[in-house]
Amino acid sequence: MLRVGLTGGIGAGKSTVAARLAEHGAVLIDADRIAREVVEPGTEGLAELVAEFGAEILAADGSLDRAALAARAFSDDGARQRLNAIVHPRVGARTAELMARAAADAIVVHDIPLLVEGGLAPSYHLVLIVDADEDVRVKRLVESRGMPEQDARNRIAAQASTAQRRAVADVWLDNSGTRDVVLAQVDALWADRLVPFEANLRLRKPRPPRSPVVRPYDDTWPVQAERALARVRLAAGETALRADHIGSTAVPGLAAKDVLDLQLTVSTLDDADAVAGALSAAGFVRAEGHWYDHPQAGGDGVWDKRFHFGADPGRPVNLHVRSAEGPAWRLALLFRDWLRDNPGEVAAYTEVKRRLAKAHADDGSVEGYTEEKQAWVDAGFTRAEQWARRTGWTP
Ligand SMILES: CC(C)(COP(=O)(O)OP(=O)(O)OC[C@H]1O[C@@H](n2cnc3c(N)ncnc32)[C@H](O)[C@@H]1O)[C@@H](O)C(=O)NCCC(=O)NCCS
Ligand SMILES: Nc1ncnc2c1ncn2[C@@H]1O[C@H](COP(=O)(O)OP(=O)(O)OP(=O)(O)O)[C@@H](O)[C@H]1O
Repeated sequence: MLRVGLTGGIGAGKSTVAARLAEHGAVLIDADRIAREVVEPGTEGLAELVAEFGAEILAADGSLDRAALAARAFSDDGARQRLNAIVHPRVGARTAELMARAAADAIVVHDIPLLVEGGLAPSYHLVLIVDADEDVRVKRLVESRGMPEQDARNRIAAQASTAQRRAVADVWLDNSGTRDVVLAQVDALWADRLVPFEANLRLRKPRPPRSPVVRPYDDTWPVQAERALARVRLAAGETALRADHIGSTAVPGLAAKDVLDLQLTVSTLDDADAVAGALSAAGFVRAEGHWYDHPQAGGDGVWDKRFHFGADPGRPVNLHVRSAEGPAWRLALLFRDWLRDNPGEVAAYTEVKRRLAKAHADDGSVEGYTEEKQAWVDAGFTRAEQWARRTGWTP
């Protein structure tokens, strides 16, 4: 099952996007709808609200007077927190039930306004944010739903900021334009990313090798890596001693292939095997076979690791699961930190990569590129070790 978290500020267009995804076949779980169900007449949820806020939040027919409660909740932070404390656990329990019921090959879209506020991003395979300028959103809510402008603005003030949403967004859909524009983006997202992502995840399919196109440094790589690392940490739980962004994309200014390298540190490779299933289910598919870090690795196993591929076709990730006992674990961190501290080496390494990528793009070989690059890296390790001694570096 692929879990997609869909969020955005009030009036941004979540329901519009969700409806289109459902037309394509997604299973929708609508948090606002569940939040209504758990406070319907006769529910414990409604009784608790009345105990907390008084009978004045009830309409004449005994149902919740939503406008009355909204007036309290969106003008007073304390009241909103008490409301959330009553409603959110019930919504969470019902959501878990519905998720558990979805088919193994489902693409589940969870339409949830407070995804960012609840710190829930790492529990989804992909987070999709719909956004529109605040004034556009307010205008739409006032015109199409008759919501008083002040009510819309109070709710916006009670929600996450655009910057907080940006930090967790794997996909950002700008819905400031016409509906057709955003719907076309949703159609492409479904076909090009969500459908193959789900298949890769379910079939545990490794990503096919790609030709080594080296790109200029992208300053969004660290935040993209942080999102993936948050998922890795959540999936690995206490087995994770630490998880780091390593490799070329972790070095500011360094040209690199657009593949994020991550290192999950575990005590032993038995632990790596124990979390393989959880990592695979979280979107980092375990690669079968024997993986080791050194071309001349002997039979002693010290260079052995476990290897996982990110299943998201839109965000290539390599996850190296290593024991802190092995030498490669330390070298990965050393190499990164040495380069970060030595711009001259970054420039030299960039040059080597560009030259090799160009040479091997012509003959299409991935292996040749990797092998030749390794020669520069091996020589770099000697200089990095000298640097570590000089500076007192520790991992
Ligand atoms: C206060 C209530 C009764 C007002 O009902 P109303 O029919 O006017 O709004 P509705 O529930 O349709 O929500 C509309 C939008 O308001 C925003 N919103 C609702 N609750 C909250 C909240 N607690 N914090 C911030 N924004 C909220 C969301 O963007 C949501 O999509 C209702 O919103 C509620 O019970 N909220 C608490 C539950 C909740 O947090 N729901 C959000 C998803 S779990
Ligand atoms: N691109 C668009 N152009 C014009 N109107 C739009 C567009 N997208 C959505 N709308 C309208 O704006 C309003 C808000 O959109 P929608 O209900 O999809 O937002 P939402 O994020 O689900 O809102 P809520 O936070 O209240 O659940 C709706 O009336 C919708 O029909």
